[in-house]
Amino acid sequence: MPSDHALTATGLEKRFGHKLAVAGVDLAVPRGCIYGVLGPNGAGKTTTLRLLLGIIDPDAGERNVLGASRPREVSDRIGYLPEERGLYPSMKAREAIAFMGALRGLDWAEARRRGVEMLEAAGLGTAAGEKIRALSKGMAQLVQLLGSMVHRPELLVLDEPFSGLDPVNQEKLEALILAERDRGATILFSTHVMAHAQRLCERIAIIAGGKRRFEGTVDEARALLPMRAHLVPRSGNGDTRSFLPADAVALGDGFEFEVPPEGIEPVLARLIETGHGVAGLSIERPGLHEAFVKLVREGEAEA
Ligand SMILES: Nc1ncnc2c1ncn2[C@@H]1O[C@H](COP(=O)(O)OP(=O)(O)OP(=O)(O)O)[C@@H](O)[C@H]1O
Repeated sequence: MPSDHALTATGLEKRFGHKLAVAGVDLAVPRGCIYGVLGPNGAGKTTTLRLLLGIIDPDAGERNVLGASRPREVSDRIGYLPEERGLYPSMKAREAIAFMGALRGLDWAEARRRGVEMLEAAGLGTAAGEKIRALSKGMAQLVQLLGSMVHRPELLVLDEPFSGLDPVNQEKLEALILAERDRGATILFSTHVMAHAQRLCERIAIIAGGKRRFEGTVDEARALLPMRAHLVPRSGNGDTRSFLPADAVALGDGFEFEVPPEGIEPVLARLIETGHGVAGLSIERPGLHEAFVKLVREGEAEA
């Protein structure tokens, strides 16, 4: 495995009965990168992560994680937040974190000290002595997340880490992920919420129907779609639309449409020549959300 990758996978396949959950996925996650595995419900994200971690074995394909072809051999160097959350309800938050650290080989006293420190740094200091059963679901999820980081893993794998968190805690989680990356860790997380991926990920893979539909940067995904223009004519007499591209739709006090392949200039020239004028114009690249929807729909149509 090239040493600049924390993780590679080629041709991963997993079948459950008649269902081909993962149908030949390739991944290459550079070291020190925040990498998003994106996909709709049932796409195969969780199964892919579980294959990469060695929780389940593939029917076909190869994995290499932190230099090991058997991921379980390096599990002490990995942190994992599974999709099914769960901590012992009668443990106090700081003990729950320490316990997760101890499971990964960390000395108990050190794990407990780090647990308290991490809770305080995350603004959850008051929860340190609370039992898990007394915490809200979101708070318990953050405690579990801190537990997955307490042994300072080289690779952090987070399955839908944002689900179930309110916007304030989602921001906290984004900050924690960035801090882990700055520490030097590689972070691989799954999500179907594009906003987090757009803000955090240096690279993404979009999976749908068990297949990888895209791999690259967020900007490369967004560039799959044409720019969109929002144009406000100066004089709004009724026939403005006939001088605009055919897909133009009325929006607010103007129109929205895809910037045509020949550019926006001929549209502006037509409006000026015909006396409609231009009072406002903004041109934007569609977001990751739109690129995701396009790729997933194409995948569905192909299937
Ligand atoms: N243990 C299992 N037994 C049978 N089928 C399974 C099992 N695990 C997953 N599947 C099926 O494999 C497909 C992929 O599931 P997976 O959980 O990997 O998707 P996902 O992308 O994580 O979905 P979600 O976003 O809804 O969590 C689904 O059709 C699911 O029903």
